[in-house]
Amino acid sequence: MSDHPKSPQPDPARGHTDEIFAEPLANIAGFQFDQKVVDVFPDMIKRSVPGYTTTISMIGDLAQRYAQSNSYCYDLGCSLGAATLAMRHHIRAADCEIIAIDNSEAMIERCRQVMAADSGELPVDLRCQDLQACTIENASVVVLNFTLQFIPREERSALIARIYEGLLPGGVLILSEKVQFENPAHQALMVELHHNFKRANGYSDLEIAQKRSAIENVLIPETLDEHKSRLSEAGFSSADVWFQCFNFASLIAIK
Ligand SMILES: Nc1ncnc2c1ncn2[C@@H]1O[C@H](C[S@+](CC[C@H]([NH3+])C(=O)[O-])CC(=O)[O-])[C@@H](O)[C@H]1O
Ligand SMILES: O=C(O)C(=O)Cc1ccccc1
Repeated sequence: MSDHPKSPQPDPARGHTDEIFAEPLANIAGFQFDQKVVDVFPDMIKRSVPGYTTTISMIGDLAQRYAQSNSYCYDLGCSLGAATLAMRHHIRAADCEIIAIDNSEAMIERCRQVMAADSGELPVDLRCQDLQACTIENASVVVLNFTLQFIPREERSALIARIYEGLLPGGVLILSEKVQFENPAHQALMVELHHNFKRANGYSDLEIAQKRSAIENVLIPETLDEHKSRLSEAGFSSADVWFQCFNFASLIAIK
């Protein structure tokens, strides 16, 4: 019963344990950010992405350093707003506003509850929108925290170019991605270490294998060189890795 003291209403910022791929599935559909995923998302992302918690807290520090007064800070593919909250609690520049965008209605609806329960003072404008359709302007900080990997490859350069155009001089793009490696032995080692990380966090071999099938044609990783070339072609004066754990990395690109 839900009134048992050990079964409280789930905190919207924490949700439930991820058991989506725990039972054998007859056919595995492509991964979607639907209500089922929203309900377990904080648990799923922490147990699946090595360095996720560190990346989020460092985004707060980076935003504090690079946010300019009278500018917008964007969280693109915000999910439940983890990076938005980190920025909201660290930015000190005057008259900043955070614009957080996601195209999953279920994510945005839950994210609204998370923001309402938060006491941060910076205004947050939450938008349910596709990144291909969103305006990016007067920006000092843009965050793409594990989002570009879900955008079709042929659309990535146009999005990065629009971000570059929307950034102020000295503005930054923080780009976190699952990456792949050209050296097959190194790629195999990184995948093995990532799977060990998931196993250590309680996922079974079946869960790991079924999730892998579900994201196969949905999450398309690129190499760090491909990311750096795209950022450089868009005009960024620098683009370098500031954090990496296995095949998960974050870059900072400065305009
Ligand atoms: N075209 C699109 N337009 C808008 N949103 C999109 C699009 N494609 C995917 N998304 C959204 O991008 C998010 C990716 S999760 C980001 C984690 C978050 N940044 C975090 O710091 O916790 C990463 C992961 O689950 O690995 C989902 O919420 C999608 O709905
Ligand atoms: O779970 C994985 O294997 C991943 O690569 C990361 C991930 C995290 C959350 C949603 C989709 C993929």
